[in-house]
Amino acid sequence: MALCIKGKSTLFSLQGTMIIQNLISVLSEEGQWKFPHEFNPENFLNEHGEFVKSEAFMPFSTGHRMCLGEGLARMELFLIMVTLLRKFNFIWPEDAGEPDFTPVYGATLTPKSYFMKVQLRSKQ
Ligand code: HEM
Repeated sequence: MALCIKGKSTLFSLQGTMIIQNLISVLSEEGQWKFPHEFNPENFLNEHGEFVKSEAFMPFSTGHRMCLGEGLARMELFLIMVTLLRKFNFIWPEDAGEPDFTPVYGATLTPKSYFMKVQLRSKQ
């Protein structure tokens, strides 16, 4: 509910009201991203091609109720990704055409299903 007194508005909620923030909206916020409506890794790179952490990227939310498992989740994701990339080559099949980045809506946004060639890397 919003209360508006002499042009100043204040938001308030009734006690016990469940509030769920829309974390997806910030991911397509114009002014925050180079390509706000595209899956494009360049959204995370500066003009020198270096990684820049954007304040608008908050998959673990923010504030008092933000994810308690962020540190663990980041560590697990890092270990899983690094292990897979060290052991395998991931190859986009030549006959697969351009990747389709149209998101599939669900509990999370996911890419469409696709096939990929996975090759064991030779041991050095
Ligand atoms: C990629 C993995 C994960 C993502 C993207 C994620 C994301 C989130 C988000 C968006 C919230 C809601 C925060 C809010 O209400 O503002 C949340 C809450 C929470 N997450 Fe995660 N999470 C992940 C993994 C984990 C893991 C591994 C754990 C524990 C081992 C965990 C424990 C929790 C807990 C306990 C809360 C509730 C915090 C509260 O309400 O005070 N999460 N998470």
